[in-house]
Amino acid sequence: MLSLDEAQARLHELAQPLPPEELPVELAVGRYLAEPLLAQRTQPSTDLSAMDGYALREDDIAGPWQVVGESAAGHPFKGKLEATQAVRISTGALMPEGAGAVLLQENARRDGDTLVLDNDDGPTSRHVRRRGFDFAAGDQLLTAGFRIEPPQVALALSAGHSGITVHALPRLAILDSGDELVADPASCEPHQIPASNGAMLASLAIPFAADVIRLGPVPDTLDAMLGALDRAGDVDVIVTSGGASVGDHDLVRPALEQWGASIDFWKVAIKPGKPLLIARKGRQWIIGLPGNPVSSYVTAYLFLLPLLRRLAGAEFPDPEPITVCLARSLPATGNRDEFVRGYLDKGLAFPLSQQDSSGLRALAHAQVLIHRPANSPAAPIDTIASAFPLQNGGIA
Ligand SMILES: Nc1nc2c(c(=O)[nH]1)N[C@H]1C(S)=C(S)[C@@H](COP(=O)(O)OP(=O)(O)OC[C@H]3O[C@@H](n4cnc5c(N)ncnc54)[C@H](O)[C@@H]3O)O[C@H]1N2
Ligand code: MOO
Repeated sequence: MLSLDEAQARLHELAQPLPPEELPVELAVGRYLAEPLLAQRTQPSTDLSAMDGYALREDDIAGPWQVVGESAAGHPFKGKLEATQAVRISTGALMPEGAGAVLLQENARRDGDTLVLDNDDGPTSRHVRRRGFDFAAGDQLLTAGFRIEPPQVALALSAGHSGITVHALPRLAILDSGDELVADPASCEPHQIPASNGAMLASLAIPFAADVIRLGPVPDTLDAMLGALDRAGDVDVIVTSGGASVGDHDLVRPALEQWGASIDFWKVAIKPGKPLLIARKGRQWIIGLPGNPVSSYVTAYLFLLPLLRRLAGAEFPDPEPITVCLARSLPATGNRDEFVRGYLDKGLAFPLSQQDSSGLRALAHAQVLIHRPANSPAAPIDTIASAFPLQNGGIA
């Protein structure tokens, strides 16, 4: 059995980002940069006022002054500012040549074109945004592998880019298997259960995938499994859920072998989720997740999402842990790393009492997976622990 670290490292070593493509900046949200983002312009390109008021010379801050014109956003003042002169200025407008300080309009009194100080809060250069304070042409603004979110869209546009080069997103097929699974949750016999993993996994993965095909639920026969694998077509990643363990009807591994895939590894020392399986066929990846719904979710969070992000070119594909303080004690762990479902309240992490790997009600109330390394002693209240936030697939 591989350790969690070994298994994740192996996955990242084997998986390479998909090819790059250029997209309009606004369509690149959720993608990862294929090359560093360099500034093609300087921002601001010249000194600007940060406030509405009057632009003055930096060496002439006592007043009174004579207002000789205006600099509005998009309409700069043409002349040069001399001593005892002021220019009416608005937020974001260019500082006139010679000006170095701004007097806020609420601290000034104006009588015709004569301007005087109204209180002790005089003109200051603090209200000036200096040329290039944000970035200068040629600066590296973002590294390759950085995720594009709304702030990065604004940054790229401000830096002079209408398009950026990002990696393609992986295409995904989800195959859930089991004779007990029923597609219609309203019509289950006692020996049946609603198929819930496929939809859960699809909604977990969609922010990190180009599209998601659903191939289940599929019955527990080799033929049905082989047929479903064929129907996946040329997607980048096939996810199976269920049938990953050692029972007589656990067919994922034999089906994959018969289909021509080679198994990279099977079984990772984590709880829940031990029977995780990773395989490849050509450039296609197959991740076999355990069928227990919580195990499926946890292994998708720890392996499927990082694989999708790695294929999409992420610099840091793994979820980012936070530090929490335990509000309840936890028992010692065995020979597997444990991922305890918990919720957060006022900076404390509360492990949920129900930790069965099929307990969906507890999972639905969980906000974090509290990480308990293998062979840890019992953790009393107030122990500091590492935890993985479940929101946003674990990326900040
Ligand atoms: N003798 C052993 N038995 C088991 C072991 C073991 O090491 N030795 N491992 C256990 C662990 S750990 C897990 S996790 C499960 C995983 O089993 P499978 O991946 O083979 O999953 P199934 O047996 O097919 O199903 C388990 C459970 O999950 C339900 N399920 C399956 N698919 C779905 C779905 N799409 N939606 C909702 N629920 C689903 C299924 O009905 C079962 O109740 O094996 C242990 N056994
Ligand atoms: O690992 Mo299984 O996922 O313990 O129930």
